[in-house]
Amino acid sequence: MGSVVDAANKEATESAHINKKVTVVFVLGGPGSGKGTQCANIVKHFGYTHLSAGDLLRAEQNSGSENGAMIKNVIKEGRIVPSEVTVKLLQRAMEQSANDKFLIDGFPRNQENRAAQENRAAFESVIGIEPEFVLFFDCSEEEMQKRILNRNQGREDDNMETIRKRFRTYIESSLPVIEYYNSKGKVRKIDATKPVEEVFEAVKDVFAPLNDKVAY
Ligand SMILES: Nc1ncnc2c1ncn2[C@@H]1O[C@H](COP(=O)(O)OP(=O)(O)OP(=O)(O)O)[C@@H](O)[C@H]1O
Ligand SMILES: Nc1ccn([C@@H]2O[C@H](COP(=O)(O)O)[C@@H](O)[C@H]2O)c(=O)n1
Ligand SMILES: [Mg+2]
Repeated sequence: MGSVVDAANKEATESAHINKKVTVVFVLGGPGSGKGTQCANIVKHFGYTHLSAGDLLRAEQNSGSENGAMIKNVIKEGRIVPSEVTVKLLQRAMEQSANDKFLIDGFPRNQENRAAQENRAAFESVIGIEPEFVLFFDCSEEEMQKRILNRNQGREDDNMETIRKRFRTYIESSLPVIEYYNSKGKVRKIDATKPVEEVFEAVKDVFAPLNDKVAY
């Protein structure tokens, strides 16, 4: 039976600095590891809303925002946009959604992202959510590079020069975040080098126990 402390912890997990209770899964992995592809499957089967930090930043860049030029340059250089920008975009998207279950894809991407989302006092608009778990798509660099170069979605960062920089950022800045969550027992690691359908079989095993929505 759950204790009062368990109940309080669950409340803390579910509450957020947005105006509703939400369940959040962070989806992490290297560039081209298949995060977006698998999130689309999870949305269909388990009723989550997919929020990609990269997609939100690209939309913000194209919206004529005052941050547009900065975002464009940071993405071209494969670096990480300051957390306050990304956190606000995520917060707004979560508030605007009618759903209460979110896949946050590509965030937190470095320790600064992580600190910003955890530290309720640092920013007025922090999310402050402890993830249910972190879904980690583990894929070889060779395979990720091949996938990105074949993606053909017109992304300005899908070129060899930026890909190299994105891989460096992933190793230097993103992997430590995954290691941090791993040390807290939060990481569910998936072998993402396999074909899409096989990867999703492994993903389903992670989500099925959590969800009452029947897969179809
Ligand atoms: N398991 C897979 N096997 C082969 N190709 C895949 C697999 N998963 C995704 N792809 C393809 O690889 C490319 C990258 O996938 P996707 O966009 O989902 O990756 P991502 O992790 O979201 O990348 P990014 O971090 O750059 O946004 C896409 O063209 C996608 O169709
Ligand atoms: N938390 C994040 C996430 C992404 N970015 C920038 O966007 C680029 C593309 O992200 P994808 O997840 O779509 O690959 C990424 O390389 C970063 O430049 C970010 O700054 N912060
Ligand atoms: Mg993606």
